[in-house]
Amino acid sequence: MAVFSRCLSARASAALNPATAFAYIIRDLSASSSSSSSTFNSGSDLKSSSVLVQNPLHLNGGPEGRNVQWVFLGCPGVGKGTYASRLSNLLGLPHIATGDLVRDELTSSGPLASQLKEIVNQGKLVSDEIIINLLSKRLEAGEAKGESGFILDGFPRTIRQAEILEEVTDIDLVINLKLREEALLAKCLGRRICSECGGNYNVASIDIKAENGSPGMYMAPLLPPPQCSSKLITRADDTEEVVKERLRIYNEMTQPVEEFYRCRGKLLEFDLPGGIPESWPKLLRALNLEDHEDKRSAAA
Ligand SMILES: Nc1ncnc2c1ncn2[C@@H]1O[C@H](COP(=O)(O)OP(=O)(O)O)[C@@H](O)[C@H]1O
Repeated sequence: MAVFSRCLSARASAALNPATAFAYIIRDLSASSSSSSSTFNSGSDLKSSSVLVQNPLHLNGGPEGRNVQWVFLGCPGVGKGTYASRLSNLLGLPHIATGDLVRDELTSSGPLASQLKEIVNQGKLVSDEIIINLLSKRLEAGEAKGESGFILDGFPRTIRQAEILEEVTDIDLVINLKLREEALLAKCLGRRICSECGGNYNVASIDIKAENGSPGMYMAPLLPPPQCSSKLITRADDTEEVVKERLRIYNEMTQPVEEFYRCRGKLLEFDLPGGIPESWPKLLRALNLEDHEDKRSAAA
């Protein structure tokens, strides 16, 4: 396929520089975008093999001295943004969320905005061509500022995106966040964003009772500080109907991506045990990381 042969030559010339390698393939994607849905691979052929990451310790640093390149996978509402942003602060790596890139584009007066608004507000995925273009520009801008390594959130979301990413660079680790289904819808509906500082909060108080052998789970609301509380907005795609559609699309299009990485030995499955206080230390342990700030504030 033209895209992939271009990827290979891009990779050879870009030598592990994802921004440059992505830039090479945008033109090919434009040419093939009309046929992109017909080339979608459901991933069902990947289901037979499964290599679990037994010990992710060796994945904490990137090879050849470069910074790590990690990906967060998980259903809408699971908390990818929350944990990716915490890890990004801890490790000093850029947190690149393709959903944020799309929302930035929506608020611009660019020609793409109205086209994207309709797609996003219906809970559908935007085309591979558009998303790779946005990601490529973001990586290029970061590279110009001296960024290296990243924590990607929201990409890849289809097998095709995963194949392209795999061709342009080496992903070290894919963290697959999982949360009980009952909590996902409530978390999306409770999500609030400060229109001024962009802070993410959640007004939902999730209290799932223990039942039929499965344990209960409590997730406290994540309330905004006083200066943000009068400026909260809700994402236009966080309505019940649209969240259900996003969950359906995740199961159909993105779940196969979990298998794509599992069979390459890159997937770390992480079941969130509850809210941030229970989940963050457990996630750090799974990644063999320590948060000295957390320790300092606990000791204070
Ligand atoms: N990799 C991607 N491929 C296609 N569309 C994307 C991608 N990332 C983000 N989007 C678009 O942006 C929207 C918001 O993304 P995001 O904030 O990651 O949502 P979610 O909360 O559903 O994980 C998606 O519903 C989709 O329309």
